[in-house]
Amino acid sequence: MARILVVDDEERMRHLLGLMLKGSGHQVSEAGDGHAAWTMIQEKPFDMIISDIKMPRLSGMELLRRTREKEAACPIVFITAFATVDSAVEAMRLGAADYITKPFEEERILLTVERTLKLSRVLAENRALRQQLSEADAEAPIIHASEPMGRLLEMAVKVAQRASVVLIQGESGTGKELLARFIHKQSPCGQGRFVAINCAAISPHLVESELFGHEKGAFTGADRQKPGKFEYASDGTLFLDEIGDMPLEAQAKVLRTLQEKTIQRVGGNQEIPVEARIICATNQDLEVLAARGRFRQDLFYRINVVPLNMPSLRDRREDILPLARHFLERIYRGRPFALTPGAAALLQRYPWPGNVRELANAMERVAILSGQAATIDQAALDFLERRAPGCTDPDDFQLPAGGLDLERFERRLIRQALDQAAGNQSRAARLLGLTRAKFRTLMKNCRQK
Ligand SMILES: Nc1ncnc2c1ncn2[C@@H]1O[C@H](COP(=O)(O)OP(=O)(O)OP(=O)(O)O)[C@@H](O)[C@H]1O
Repeated sequence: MARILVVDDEERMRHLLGLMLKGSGHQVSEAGDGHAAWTMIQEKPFDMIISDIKMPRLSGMELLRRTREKEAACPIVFITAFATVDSAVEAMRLGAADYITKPFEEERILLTVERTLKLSRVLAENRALRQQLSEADAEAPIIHASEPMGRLLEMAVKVAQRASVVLIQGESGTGKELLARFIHKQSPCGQGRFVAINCAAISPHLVESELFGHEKGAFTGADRQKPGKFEYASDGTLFLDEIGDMPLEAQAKVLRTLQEKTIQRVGGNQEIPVEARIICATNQDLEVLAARGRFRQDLFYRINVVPLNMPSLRDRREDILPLARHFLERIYRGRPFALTPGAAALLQRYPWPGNVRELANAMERVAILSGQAATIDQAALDFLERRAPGCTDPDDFQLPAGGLDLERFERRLIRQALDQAAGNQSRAARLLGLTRAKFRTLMKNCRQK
């Protein structure tokens, strides 16, 4: 028996799904839109959510985004009409567990529900295990074989010895926190605490009290004095993750702390000295945020003294197989396993929009679904093929506010198409939806530029 939340603005559909699920012993709750669902999720835990995508007030996609930010997020399966299957594929890329197309059969729904619940249970067990392992093994290795990562780690070692403030920039899931821990361990304060705070995950009015602590009675609910993360990390490193999401008022106080090396607790007026080394991380362009007035320019200059750029996984493809093997070794724990050449080729050509985190999750999923058969072939990874088309839907593409370099994109697409087609120009042309003649002209133009 599982607790399932059905979210759909069509009452008839909710009812129908409710009946099917109750019939197989599940406990079902219903919500008429994403907003109502989000409120219910805050109040009580669910084992899974089955949701429509298009709904008033809060869409299924936004619901997915919000639940993914929660710790131990519960899986979401989307229901979609055949005509909008593209958005469901995109949803899977963003972390949805599965999707079902309408009209649906009871058997298909129940099968999807059982499979999702099973996968989610095993993932939860693995998460718990991994948590224990990572606590025991604080010095997790940074697996790499590529030149950009080699260079980055060399720089990180140097930075660890000297800089008191470091900025790590890179897409989500590239390993920024892992790098921050590495810098901490390599630094003179490596024996001290490593204290992490995710600025995007705490509510804006609690950020300051989390960072700087508070005195008793500073605000309603502050029933005792509490030191903040800056104080707590005083003998070690404070890791400010997603610093781009920090509210502006808190940014002003962080800047002051970096300059003065002291803090004041919320509601207090005593200056308390803090020595923590600060490592900031962001997956946003802080310069763009600063230009839009959402990030303080002076804080940006203060933390951007030693910027380290974490490359995305698709820009260091030599790392993909060593990482995949590393994650599989951790899962199989001494038992033999094999990746077929087809599977290895698919791993190397997939774009990994979720970077190393997506690769780790994919390996976990494939190992679970492969069961005792420890030979992982291309078919076992077909869920990646299902995700990939979502990344290439031109209707989903948004021109970044700062614009882009179209000619560089062209060159990159041509190179990738040729790589994927092993140099065969006709196949490369087909991959880009072009005739061979057009492809050759484009290639020539690019070479001349
Ligand atoms: N080079 C690597 N070797 C081994 N594991 C890695 C490597 N890079 C990342 N990982 C693992 O991938 C996962 C994601 O990494 P991490 O949390 O450091 O990414 P992040 O860039 O900080 O993500 P976010 O921006 O979402 O906070 C973690 O489990 C981490 O241990």
